[in-house]
Amino acid sequence: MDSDSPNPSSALTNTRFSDLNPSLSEPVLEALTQAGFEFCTPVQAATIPLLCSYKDVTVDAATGSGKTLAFVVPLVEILRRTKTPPKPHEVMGVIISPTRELSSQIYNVAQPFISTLPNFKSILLVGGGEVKADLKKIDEEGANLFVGTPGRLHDIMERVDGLDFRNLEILILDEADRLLDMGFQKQINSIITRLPKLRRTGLFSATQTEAVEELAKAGLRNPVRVEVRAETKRVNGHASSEQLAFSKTPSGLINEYMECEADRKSSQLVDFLIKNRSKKIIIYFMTCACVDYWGVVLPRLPVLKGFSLIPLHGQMKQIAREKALASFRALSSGILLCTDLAARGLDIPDVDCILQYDPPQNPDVFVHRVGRTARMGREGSAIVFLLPKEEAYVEFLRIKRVALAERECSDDAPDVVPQIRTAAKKDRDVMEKGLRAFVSYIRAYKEHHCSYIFRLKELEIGKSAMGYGLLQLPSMPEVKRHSLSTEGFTPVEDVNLEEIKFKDKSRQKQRNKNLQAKKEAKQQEPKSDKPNKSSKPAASIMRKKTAKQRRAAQTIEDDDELTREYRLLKKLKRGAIDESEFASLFWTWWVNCFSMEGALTLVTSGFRSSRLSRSLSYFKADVFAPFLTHKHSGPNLILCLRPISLVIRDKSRQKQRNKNLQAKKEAKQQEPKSDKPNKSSKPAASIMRKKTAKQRRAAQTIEDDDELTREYRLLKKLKRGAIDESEFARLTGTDELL
Ligand SMILES: Nc1ncnc2c1ncn2[C@@H]1O[C@H](COP(=O)(O)OP(=O)(O)OP(=O)(O)O)[C@@H](O)[C@H]1O
Repeated sequence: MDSDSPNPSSALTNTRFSDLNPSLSEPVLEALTQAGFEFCTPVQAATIPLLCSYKDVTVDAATGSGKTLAFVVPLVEILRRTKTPPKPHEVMGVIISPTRELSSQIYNVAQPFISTLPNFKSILLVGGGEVKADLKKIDEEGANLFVGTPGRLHDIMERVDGLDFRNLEILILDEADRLLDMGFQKQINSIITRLPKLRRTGLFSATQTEAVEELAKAGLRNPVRVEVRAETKRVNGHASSEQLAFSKTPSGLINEYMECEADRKSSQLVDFLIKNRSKKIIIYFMTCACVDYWGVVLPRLPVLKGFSLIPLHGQMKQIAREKALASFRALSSGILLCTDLAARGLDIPDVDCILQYDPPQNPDVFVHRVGRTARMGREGSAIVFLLPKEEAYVEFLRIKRVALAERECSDDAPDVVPQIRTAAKKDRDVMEKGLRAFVSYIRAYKEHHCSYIFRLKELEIGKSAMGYGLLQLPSMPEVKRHSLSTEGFTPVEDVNLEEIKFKDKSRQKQRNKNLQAKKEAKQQEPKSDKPNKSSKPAASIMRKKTAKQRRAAQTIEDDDELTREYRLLKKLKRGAIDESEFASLFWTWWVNCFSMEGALTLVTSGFRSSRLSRSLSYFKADVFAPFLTHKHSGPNLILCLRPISLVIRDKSRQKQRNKNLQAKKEAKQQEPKSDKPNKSSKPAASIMRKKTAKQRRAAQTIEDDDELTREYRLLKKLKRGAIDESEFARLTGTDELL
């Protein structure tokens, strides 16, 4: 630490752990001393005695204030009080947190304390690994404390019959607002219903939302509310009188914003990194694709040679995520490029600076991001890049008790756009990742929670694309329709984009193969299908090129969409959403509608699916006009379909569908007669309709499930180049239906 840094003890109270009342046990005090903890932080001084006195608590405290020990210490104390050591499968405590990384961190912090309990086993239960391994471990070794993420915890509780929760003493919900934001409400409710009512519950949350309050009402008994805030906020190192109010960010934090045109953002970023070479920095981007892109681009810039740059996001494999985090933790200087996956709770030592390349979609996340630095009374700085039209965000945050000081753009920043473009020309991977990142950024921008500040309409995508160092603008609807400004973008003229090769030889080989196969398939196409090509003027060739590029961009969109859909399917499977929510969020519902019999009314409102908009554009183009009995456009689009029945072209899919239909039919035949309500009084036709709808939904889910898993696999194949785009379209049936 610098000599002029504030004393780290400024984040501590004068209360020693050994002074707490009720007093802590000797082994716990010893473990605290061994870890170097003598004095309590305010949240610990307030919370530990309450939980130890069998009170439920809801805790709201600034980031980095020591919340983990505030529940780990009392948890261990409470468990120590049980008269006899627990039996191997008797679960005495559960700690739930939203992410794998956070659960794993809590598990590690808890270990020295848990080890003071005789014959006590704890287990970390998070997704990403084989559930079988967890089951085996529980079976063989037993487990008395569960620490994990809601999905896996719920799964284990469902699967293992022999677990005994009757004597459970304590439940901790960490980052409760995030748990709810991430859609884990159902699992949490289900977990809570399995636990005895006579227990202690601690609910830790940085933001008190209505949903958190509801959860507190449902899961806690007369909770005591603990709220601890940093007292002062300093801007540029000085506390101004008007900022001496309670602040949401740590007192040692210098919190700034830089107003910067979109085409200069990348240059300002690089300039910042060069000037802070010896520091440990976290950079937040909007999407996983953005992290992927900057993770490959930045190391290729000659000016950043020798910098340690580590990407981390939720679409990486679990092992890679763990490795990335461990490497960054171990560095004394280096750069972590990440999404909000690493925004909350993670306690990474000695982070000097946070750079928000893009402000977060959810403004609540802002304080969590900047809270990765200036922890426990240390100093740190944070800077957020804002576009000139986003400046109102500064005032918005001020009202939310987050003060930002202005920092000027650097005048001597090197222009890195030509360097990025050179990297893209040298490697197709960079070019493609750039397009993907850019499209995902625009999509994510649309979803900003503060959409009155971050207005898509005002976004100058030409300048943004320039800042990304793209060689061309992607063919996305906003560009095609010129609904957003493309000014400020200069396309690269001196290179044929089709000829840019992958640096990775095996990928290029695969691409060549795909191109060749495509060419051959095209040659084999019957001539009559082809419009009189030779007679076309140059302009129509241009149009054809654009269509090609459009398809490439479409694949990128599909990719993001499919990943999202796959996640939705997983959510459905683990019960986080029900079938109707799933159907309303899920595009295949549309496609499958065509295979359903009977007239159907589809109502869409606020839908943001690119596939959906594409299907809508087909409807608008009246491709499906013969099937429509009624169409009404407006903010809600209503389509009524005539009874139709389409056969799926792909034989294996049709075979699967036939199987499902057969299973449905058999299930119908086997249905016990007594289950049918008031059968005799109903006309036969209405009973038929009711039964068919029920079974149709069941069969639909099976089909959706198989279909999606299969599509996801195909998408992966497409990604690694095992199939090309036309093959993908053929196999997924999208060429036929969309
Ligand atoms: N009493 C203490 N004395 C000294 N250091 C402490 C004490 N309590 C916690 N710490 C340290 O402070 C850091 C932050 O603690 P912790 O991660 O629990 O904070 P948090 O409130 O959960 O943060 P976030 O809101 O970001 O999740 C950790 O490195 C931890 O070791």
